[in-house]
Amino acid sequence: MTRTPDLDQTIPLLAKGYAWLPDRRRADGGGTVRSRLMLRRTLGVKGPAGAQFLYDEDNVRRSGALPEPVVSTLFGHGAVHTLDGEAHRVRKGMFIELLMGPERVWPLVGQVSAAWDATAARWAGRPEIVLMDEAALLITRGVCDWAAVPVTDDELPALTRDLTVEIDGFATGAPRHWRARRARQRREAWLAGIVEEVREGTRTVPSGSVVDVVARHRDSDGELLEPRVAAVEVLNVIRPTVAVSWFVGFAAHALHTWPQHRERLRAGDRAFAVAFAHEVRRFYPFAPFIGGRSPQEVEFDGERVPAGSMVLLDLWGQDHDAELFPEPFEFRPERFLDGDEVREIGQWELVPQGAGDPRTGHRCPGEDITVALLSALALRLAQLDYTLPEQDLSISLSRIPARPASGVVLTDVRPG
Ligand code: HEM
Repeated sequence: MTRTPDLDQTIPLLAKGYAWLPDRRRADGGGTVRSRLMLRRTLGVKGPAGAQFLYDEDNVRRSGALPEPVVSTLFGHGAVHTLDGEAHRVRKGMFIELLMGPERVWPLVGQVSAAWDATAARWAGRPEIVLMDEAALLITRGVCDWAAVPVTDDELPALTRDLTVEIDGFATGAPRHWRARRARQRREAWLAGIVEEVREGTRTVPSGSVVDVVARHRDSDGELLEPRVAAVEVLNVIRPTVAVSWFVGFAAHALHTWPQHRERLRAGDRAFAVAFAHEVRRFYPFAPFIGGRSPQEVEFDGERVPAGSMVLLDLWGQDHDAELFPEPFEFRPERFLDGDEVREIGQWELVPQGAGDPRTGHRCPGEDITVALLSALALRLAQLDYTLPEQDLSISLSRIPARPASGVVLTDVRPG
């Protein structure tokens, strides 16, 4: 492969965002990328072979690998994202119990759909709404009710703001990063107090709810989680659920740009709604890449990877790989259909939320929830009548996380 000079790429990454790794790949001849980030040797991989390499703990570990600014805003110190081996397996088991399976997913979809219906009934009386803000509010309402996180209607806007700020501020040095750190500290302290009350018996929550299960979970050492770490993990359920509001904004952008898809959603075609949700997750930029550090010298694609190197899997690049997704820059939900059914998707193929098996590796355990919520809300969105007034709907690839600039303003909103 051709080599571009080995200068540190942290600033170009922050400037180019999602385009950084694909650009480096083009410059290096199209395959594996060798680079340097935060002064550390870095290998950028993609494709099923790259993903399988990264998810093998002999090659890549997470502990101590994630940058401090990301941990202090997005994930939290002590989070499941930062664990390896047995400690990860046991903690991950808690998330699998809480998040996977229809008996967990459907009650949450029911709560959020009810919150959408109650909120949408009020949109008709307003001159305009910002869809992403409204979606964040109503998802926060639904997920907190489902998770047994106590929040009154008066407290809801401030909590929603803190959760969206945590999502928005992890990959920038701008003021939104410092707001994200403060929001995390505030919400960890609040939730740690709730966990302590549950343990002391001064607060009761439904058995089996998120707060209950996290408060009582024992880690691989047999110990309860530190209250602050328990708070981190409750946040690791409610915050990414609220992040689905980004995908709701992208879904509205897609319906505006390719209005031919509205009809099947309007008609309530559920298989198409799931395919549409997959295509929104594939097409639009959200999580740019994931990564970890090699614990020993290893080799990938003929490249020597010295111990301590960073290895990144280019999620955005893989989801736009023409070998996996022909004509990748066309928005085509049908690529996920086989006749009238949703087709099987390979474990290493579509990777907006990671790859492999969520039970054994770090793949997102909230993917079923994301697809179920997004498809339910896309159906509801398509069934609304509204106008998109003149606004800036551009999505800058240099901003991580990306979003339609206006947040998607709707006017004349009426139930369809
Ligand atoms: C907005 C949609 C979402 C996106 C784009 C997303 C993306 C991701 C990505 C890229 C990872 C890292 C995978 C890896 O490192 O291998 C991840 C992990 C994780 N996600 Fe999600 N996620 C979303 C929704 C959710 C939801 C709804 C939940 C919970 C209700 C959730 C909970 C988690 C947890 C707990 C992890 C850590 C897993 C581990 O380290 O083992 N996510 N997610």
